[in-house]
Amino acid sequence: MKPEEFTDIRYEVEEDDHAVITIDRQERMNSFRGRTVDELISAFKHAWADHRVGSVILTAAGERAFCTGGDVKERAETGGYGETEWGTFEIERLHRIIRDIPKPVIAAVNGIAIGGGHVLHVLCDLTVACEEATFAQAGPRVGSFDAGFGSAYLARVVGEKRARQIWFLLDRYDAATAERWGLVNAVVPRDQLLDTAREWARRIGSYSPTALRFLKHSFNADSDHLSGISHLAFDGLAQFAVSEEGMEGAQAFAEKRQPDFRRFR
Ligand SMILES: CC(C)(COP(=O)(O)OP(=O)(O)OC[C@H]1O[C@@H](n2cnc3c(N)ncnc32)[C@H](O)[C@@H]1OP(=O)(O)O)[C@@H](O)C(=O)NCCC(=O)NCCSC(=O)CCC(=O)c1ccccc1C(=O)O
Repeated sequence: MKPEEFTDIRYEVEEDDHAVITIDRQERMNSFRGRTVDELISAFKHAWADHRVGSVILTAAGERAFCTGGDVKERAETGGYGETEWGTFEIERLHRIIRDIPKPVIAAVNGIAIGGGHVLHVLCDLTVACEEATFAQAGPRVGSFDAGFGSAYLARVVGEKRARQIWFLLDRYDAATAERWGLVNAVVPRDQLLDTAREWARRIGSYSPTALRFLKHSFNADSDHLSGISHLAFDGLAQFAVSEEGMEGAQAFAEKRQPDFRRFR
């Protein structure tokens, strides 16, 4: 897919130096549908192949949300995430390409990062957040889970107890807490968010790309076995998401009511 064809995201190469990918579905709080995921994968492929690009900034439009994960309304209506290029929902491939692209990926978190949107920033190499950003998982409330990188790798980042706290209590954490926990690298005023990400990108752009490539793959190697767990988890999630229990979560969200999961105990 060409960047000119993108409808859910924007893709720009700035200063012949770094790519900026902006999720722009503000009417659905920057949640992703199948097409959004296809476009994100395509954007990362463009950034990978473009020799001008030394690093990638992943951010989102507006001030409310970075990404609120899967489009729960779409899922409540259709049981899925809408049409895709190949007929498959490629979220796992998106996770892989963020890890595999041999260039550092910087998340610039401009609002809430929740559910699958939180997982996206966790997978990025670096995260800068604005002071108003908040962080949370939501799966068990809406009939979903990420039993691969979204939980096991998260535990590497913040530690076992905190990762379990994030997934079992489903609280929202402010940016200061996220920084204290090592979930983000820096917190800055909103008007400095993109400039900080750009400044990091420029510095990265002045370093040896080969050294960076080897370092990124070296960091990844230690946790890459989680790919196998991710495959299993996404196989399970695809079935769970359309089950009665999974759909109860999505429908309750769309109907603005509390889900009733007690009958599934
Ligand atoms: C983000 C909130 C905490 C914001 O709360 P608040 O500020 O009170 O605003 P709201 O009034 O709730 O929301 C405003 C407006 O936006 C709509 N909206 C918000 N989030 C979404 C969303 N994710 N999808 C669609 N629409 C959304 C909301 O309905 C409102 O619309 P109105 O028309 O104005 O009423 C809060 O909104 C919130 O908690 N949102 C849901 C977050 C969430 O649960 N995300 C999904 C988590 S699960 C996931 O992301 C995994 C998906 C996945 O990767 C997957 C992979 C493979 C197979 C299956 C799956 C899977 O199905 O899970």
